[in-house]
Amino acid sequence: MTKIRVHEYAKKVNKSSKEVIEELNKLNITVSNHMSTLTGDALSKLDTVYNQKGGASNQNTSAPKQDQQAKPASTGQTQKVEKRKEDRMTEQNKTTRSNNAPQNRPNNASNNNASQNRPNNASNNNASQNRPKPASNNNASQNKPRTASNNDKPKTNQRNNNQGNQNRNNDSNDRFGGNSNSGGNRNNNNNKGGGGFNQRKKPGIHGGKRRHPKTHQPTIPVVPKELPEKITFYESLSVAELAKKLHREPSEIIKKLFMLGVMATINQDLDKDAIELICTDYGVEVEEEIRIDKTDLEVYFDQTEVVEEELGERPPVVTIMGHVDHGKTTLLDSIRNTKVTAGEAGGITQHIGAYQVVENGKKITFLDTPGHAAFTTMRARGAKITDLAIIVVAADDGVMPQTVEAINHAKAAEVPIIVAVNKMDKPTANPDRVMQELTEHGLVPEDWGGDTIFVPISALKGEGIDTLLEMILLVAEVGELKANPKRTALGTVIEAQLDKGRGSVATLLVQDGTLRVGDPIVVGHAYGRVRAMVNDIGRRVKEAGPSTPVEITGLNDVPQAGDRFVVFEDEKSARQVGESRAMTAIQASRSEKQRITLDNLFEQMSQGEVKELNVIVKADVQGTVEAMAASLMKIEVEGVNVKIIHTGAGAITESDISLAAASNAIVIGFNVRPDVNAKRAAEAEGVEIRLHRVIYKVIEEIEAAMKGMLDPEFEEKIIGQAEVRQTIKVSKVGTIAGSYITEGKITRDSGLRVIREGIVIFEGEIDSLKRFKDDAKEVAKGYECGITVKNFNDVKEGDILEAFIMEEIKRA
Ligand SMILES: Nc1nc2c(ncn2[C@@H]2O[C@H](COP(=O)(O)OP(=O)(O)OP(=O)(O)O)[C@@H](O)[C@H]2O)c(=O)[nH]1
Repeated sequence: MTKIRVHEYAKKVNKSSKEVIEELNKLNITVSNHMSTLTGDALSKLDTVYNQKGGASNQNTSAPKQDQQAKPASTGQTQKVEKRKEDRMTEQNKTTRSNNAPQNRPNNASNNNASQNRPNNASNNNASQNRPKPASNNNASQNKPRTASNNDKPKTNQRNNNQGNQNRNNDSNDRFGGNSNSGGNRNNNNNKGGGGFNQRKKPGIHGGKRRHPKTHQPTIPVVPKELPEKITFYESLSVAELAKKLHREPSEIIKKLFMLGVMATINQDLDKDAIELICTDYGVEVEEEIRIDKTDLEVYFDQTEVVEEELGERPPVVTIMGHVDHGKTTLLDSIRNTKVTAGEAGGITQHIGAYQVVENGKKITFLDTPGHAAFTTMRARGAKITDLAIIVVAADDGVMPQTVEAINHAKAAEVPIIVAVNKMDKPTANPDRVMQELTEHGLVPEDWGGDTIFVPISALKGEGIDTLLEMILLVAEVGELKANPKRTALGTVIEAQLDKGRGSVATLLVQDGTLRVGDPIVVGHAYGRVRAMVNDIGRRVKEAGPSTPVEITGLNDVPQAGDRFVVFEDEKSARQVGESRAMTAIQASRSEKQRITLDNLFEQMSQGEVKELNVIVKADVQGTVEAMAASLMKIEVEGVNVKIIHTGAGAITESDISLAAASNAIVIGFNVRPDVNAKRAAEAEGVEIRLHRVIYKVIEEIEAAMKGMLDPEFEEKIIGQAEVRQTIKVSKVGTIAGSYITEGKITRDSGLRVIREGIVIFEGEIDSLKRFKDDAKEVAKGYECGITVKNFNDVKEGDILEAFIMEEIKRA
């Protein structure tokens, strides 16, 4: 039996619920309210009452008619209106879920009614009130828009529609059994999807949302990421960067640092030590990255990959050095003329700074600049291009100061030496004496049990030249000089100048690889493409292999002797590197290398940059030089030795400075002064000159510097210089030096040195300083004055008076 509620029945019979309840009471059927359900018995009783009264049945009979008439009207007339209603319904569903129940349930009831009693399709009237009903009737056509709206608002609509669908399915199953499978299936499909949602969203929209974070948090436990095995860094890392690399929170790193005694903030840069401390604590390996500076041409020299199978023998590069007039130029010309011009008849001799000769089928490259100026210039700029040095000593003159300098230059550059004993044609030639003297400088002839090759020659007559060349080849062979002609070229500038017609012209010595016309090239801070190449005999060439000197054009600027050159793969990179080098050229050259001074010696020692203190000792007499050298050698300070690279008697010269610059040495002058050129060179090169008058003070000072205990308070500053032009002897007063101030100024309270021919003969104080007859506080450059020196009366015309003060210096 089907059931129907009181209010539904009331409607059916066109009565109020109250009337129906009253009628029921009359029939002794108790109902509590209009929602009470009427069972079969009560229904039939009621039907009897109202049928008798001509209510429900009459309506029922008329209903189908109305319905039949109305139906086409309603479907045909306004489907739109239907749809709007439907939408409104959906809206209602959205807002309250509870509303659905009473709305849907009556539908079921009415549907059931419908199935029982066809005319009760009048309940389609209900449809106008209760949307789902007609919707279920027109499943196929009306489901679609609804599905669309589902998609629009999946959360709410699907849930509501599911209920609708479920109801509808029930309806259709009840009504059509298995016949409406297709429609049922479709709905079931919907149900499946919706069911999923329903299950998840059971507590409601908000409930669902609220539950979200609750369920998320516990399901994703904070498991720290695994530590990396190794991290790398460049220079430093901030705490945040380090944390990221270690896959840890910055706060954790900060905590760790704190425990290790380092207070840090998240953006603070950590130094190498701190980074290592943290990484060690985590057990992570750490490595500092070394980035290659593309613009540093030296890098390309150091990085040269050695491809053994591509290596080939290369000619030795030879420099000729020696004392003035001992025959260097004559020897270079002699070799060149006999070997070059003879072989290349008609060849125009061209001086490009270097040339090549062939001896026994093997090439030798000679640097065409006699003397060690060029040699040291290049070495000072870090370019090592010479494989072998020939020291020319005139057999009739013997070892001279510049011979010794040359030897020391070669030794400092660790280059093998061959001694050419020249002018053997001269009757006064005494080669034994030369050998003897050279032994004292560590060059012992093979005949005497040493390992230095001595070759007697006459450069003028061309005698012994072949032997000399053979010996060069022999020494070169021992040195196993190799290069790879297949790689791109790199090397050094021998000389360069600006030519009016050709622009920048540079002689390059290819040290490795092969240089070709058209190569993009960076030379020092200049760059360009090799436009044209000319060899040492003036011939145009297309390529130049290892140890070949060539003159090139095509650079945008003039490089300097000793500059490096490197060929690049493409012009763009060459330009980039060249331009960036040009920009930093001046700065770089100034701050390139910190020269050693007694002030920074200890610092450089502590940083491991210096293991030896190279010293050049110059003194007034040879005896003092030796004594000083011996005392300096005796200094014993842990971790560093004194290495005397050159000694000599006499004033400090430019050559001493260039040797010091090339060898990162300091110059100690004992009772001697640097000459003008040496002073200028020392300033330009940043070479330190220490001048002293007492041996033990020199030793003390150097020892203190090595121990990092150099008295930092005062430094001597020379404030001026005067030349003694006239001397006047006055009894009781002593000798007055009528002087002219040539440099700076002389003050009354300054210290004074008397220098005669570059040698300090007295150091003391000024007794009186007068302009005409008046005492003067100071006398400036360009003025004359009378000076008397305390406790010294032996001033002579031509002496130099040097004024100095002790100035407090600030140390970094
Ligand atoms: N008798 C003789 N004279 C020579 C010989 N070699 C050079 N001379 C002469 O010595 C003088 C100096 O020779 P140079 O070749 O100019 O000497 P240098 O070493 O180049 O001299 P600087 O360039 O001034 O350093 C010249 O007059 C040469 O002719 C030689 O083997 N025998």
